Amino acid sequence: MSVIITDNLTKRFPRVTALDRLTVDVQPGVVGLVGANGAGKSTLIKILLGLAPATEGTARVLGLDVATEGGAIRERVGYMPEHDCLPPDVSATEFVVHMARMSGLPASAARERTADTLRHVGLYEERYRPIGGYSTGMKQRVKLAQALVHDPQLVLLDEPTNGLDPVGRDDMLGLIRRVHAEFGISVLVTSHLLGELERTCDHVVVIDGGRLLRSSSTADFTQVTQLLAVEVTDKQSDPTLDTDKALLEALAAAGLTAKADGGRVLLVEIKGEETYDLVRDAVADLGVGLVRMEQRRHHISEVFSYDQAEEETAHV
Ligand SMILES: Nc1ncnc2c1ncn2[C@@H]1O[C@H](COP(=O)(O)OP(=O)(O)OP(=O)(O)O)[C@@H](O)[C@H]1O
Repeated sequence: MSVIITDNLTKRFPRVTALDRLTVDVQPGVVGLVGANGAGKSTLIKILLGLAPATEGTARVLGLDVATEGGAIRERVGYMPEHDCLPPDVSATEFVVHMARMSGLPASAARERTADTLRHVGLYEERYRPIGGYSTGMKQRVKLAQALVHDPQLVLLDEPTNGLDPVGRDDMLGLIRRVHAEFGISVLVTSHLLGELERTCDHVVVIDGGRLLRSSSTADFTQVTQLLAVEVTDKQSDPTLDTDKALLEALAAAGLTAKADGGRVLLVEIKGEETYDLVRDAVADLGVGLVRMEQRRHHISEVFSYDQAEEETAHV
């Protein structure tokens, strides 16, 4: 069953169309919602939670209509907002217990669930200290814990890695994967950083200016291309030689189509198994070392320059 379905969902503000006829179908799993700042990610989340009305179109979350069943949706869905929204003068335990009680859990269950959830997100003794003294990483964990404490079927995480250093980002992304793997909770996670979603998500939805740019599995995004990336060393015995240019000429003479790809990398069109041998021989004949030779994978970021990239590939 789809966890989120939108049909021509549109949100217009007086000066800007934040969502423009967005039609997507999100299946269970860890799904990334990618878009630059202002693409419409937070607006979509607020509509999905039933907190803001759409101007046109419809959306269903866990089968429930966002226009009429917002309360039922919020019972089943956890939400981690983007911005700092935590009270500084209470502890993580007090805050998360409060949020659990707000979700309707009885006092003892709320305390138990809070202890479990805070432990799960990696907050231990510090959970009794006021949140105001926490690092950004600890605050993000508290925000995640309050989204999970009422045992939702789906969590909507708005930029959970915002403000974190690379190690903090990796920890948070690992935590997000475990939320799904260990508890079976589906996750919709937004980010403006494509690379991190590529590693974390099963499926990625890309929006730009409120419009759907692409929705496909991460594997489809990163499938292999028919291009071979080749990098070679300079020729020690002849430092004046332009190695890349010489190799391009040698490859052309061998009947291969190649072009420079910035830095020291050449992209060679793969025509068949023999391409690998021809490249190896051309490199050996030139008397330089082969640093690497690997089949190129697509990168999710290419989706933003997709037409251009396709055109370039066609002209290799
Ligand atoms: N309440 C509002 N009133 C007017 N315009 C708004 C409102 N909320 C959002 N917008 C506009 O709608 C567009 C989409 O904003 P939104 O916050 O959904 O983007 P986003 O992808 O979440 O980006 P960010 O991560 O920067 O928040 C932006 O141009 C924003 O200025």
